[in-house]
Amino acid sequence: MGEVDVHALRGVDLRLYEGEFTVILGASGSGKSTLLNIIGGLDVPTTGRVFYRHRDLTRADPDELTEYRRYHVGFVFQFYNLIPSLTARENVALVTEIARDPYSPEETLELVGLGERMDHFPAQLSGGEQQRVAIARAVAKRPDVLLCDEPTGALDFRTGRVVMQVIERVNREVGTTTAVITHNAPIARVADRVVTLRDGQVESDSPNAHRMPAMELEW
Ligand SMILES: Nc1ncnc2c1ncn2[C@@H]1O[C@H](COP(=O)(O)OP(=O)(O)OP(=O)(O)O)[C@@H](O)[C@H]1O
Repeated sequence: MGEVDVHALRGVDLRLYEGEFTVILGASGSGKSTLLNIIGGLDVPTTGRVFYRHRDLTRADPDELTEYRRYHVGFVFQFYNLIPSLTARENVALVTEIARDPYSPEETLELVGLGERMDHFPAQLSGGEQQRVAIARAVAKRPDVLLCDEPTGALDFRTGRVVMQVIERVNREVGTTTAVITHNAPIARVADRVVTLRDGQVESDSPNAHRMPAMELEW
């Protein structure tokens, strides 16, 4: 920022393993969103390298990064980012129309438990339902990696738990490598592996001995 250097991340060394469910935990300002945006090819680090399989994303040109995001990464944000003038089905179809070998919008909306609400507009859906549409949209392209930035941040506990159940289901049934970032520590219990970030650095990185079913979560 002008004269001031802000180090959002410093010396992060991290792997996401295929099929694994990772929760990245950290306080506000610890660098979680920056890290997720770099993993997802939305941002490029000023130094360091990022690999997707054997591809060095830090050396990719903008077209290659677009290709990586379009075909390999699904994003879920805290505030859903649905298009208000389109129905749930049409919001998902926006992605399936440009994807290779996608699921149909109907299949993914069934997967997130919204088979009955496909023709509703976002304003006719609750926050949790809108987030499930956003998850359906992210998953419809069959991404290899699903990245979720505070997916329950705007939701009350019960609704947030349903959203976590849906993410858990996608990870288990579709086999998508999944990373959820949150400041909410109890959510980490559903992960295979928990990474904690503090001041832009990885403070700890360890597997969970027992992965708790999302339906048992409480916070
Ligand atoms: N574009 C930017 N310009 C300047 N500073 C930035 C920028 N993006 C992030 N930062 C700073 O980098 C640090 C990490 O920010 P980041 O958004 O990654 O944290 P976070 O853990 O996701 O926080 P939160 O949970 O509050 O969103 C913060 O100190 C933030 O102010």
